Amino acid sequence: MSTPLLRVENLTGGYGPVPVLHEVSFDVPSGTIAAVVGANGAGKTTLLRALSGMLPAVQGSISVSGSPVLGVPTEKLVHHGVAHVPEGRGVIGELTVEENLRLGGLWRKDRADTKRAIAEMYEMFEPLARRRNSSGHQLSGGERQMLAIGRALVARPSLLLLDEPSLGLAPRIVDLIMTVLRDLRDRTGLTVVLVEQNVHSALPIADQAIVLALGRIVVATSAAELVMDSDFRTAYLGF
Ligand SMILES: Nc1ncnc2c1ncn2[C@@H]1O[C@H](COP(=O)(O)OP(=O)(O)OP(=O)(O)O)[C@@H](O)[C@H]1O
Repeated sequence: MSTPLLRVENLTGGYGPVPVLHEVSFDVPSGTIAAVVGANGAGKTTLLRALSGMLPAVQGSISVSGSPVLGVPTEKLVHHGVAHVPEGRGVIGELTVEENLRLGGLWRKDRADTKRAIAEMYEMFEPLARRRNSSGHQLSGGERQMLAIGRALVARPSLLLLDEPSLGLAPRIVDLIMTVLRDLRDRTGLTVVLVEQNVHSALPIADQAIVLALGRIVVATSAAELVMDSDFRTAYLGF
């Protein structure tokens, strides 16, 4: 069997002595989307922070393409092909759309490919093309989310970690974002960990669903199966 792009084993930890995550283990095969779902406070954001090197107290192991990355600082994870789009988006308001996108490729040596990647972002996220000279703080919430994702993708990651990209956005923007993620998986083999409360948007594009409750995985199955399982839907997803 081939090495999964992401392997998480026995991840336990949180922000201090009391753990939030308890022995979380799962694999994400290359070129697939894993949706992490669960109620408020289940530990979804905490898991994503652990994966992106932002959780202070964590034990277990995380590997990307077979390389151990637990303890690797966030800014170095980009060299392992990992890009993280945090909740709240992190766009720099003082910079233009174009400048924000360029930031995504700052560390890359291949300038020509960075230029190509930026052009691709304008094609995928058409509203950004119209706003390329606008500053970040002039953007709508949807445009900011597209920009945050676009900036992460300019780095050409193999693994994209997304925290609640649909939060507070209009349905048509959420649809656009989900379509872009699905197309990138299908076209380029991008691997995605998608934390979402909005299961109606996340599960249809996901291959795998990981349901967290009180910091533990209570089910890990194919996304299609989870949608069909009415007991789990009622118990953990509230519909
Ligand atoms: N910075 C922090 N310091 C201490 N505890 C925290 C911190 N952030 C979150 N927690 C706690 O960790 C637990 C899990 O929170 P987390 O934000 O990971 O859940 P979530 O599933 O992402 O929920 P939501 O969908 O509401 O964001 C909660 O009990 C929360 O109070």
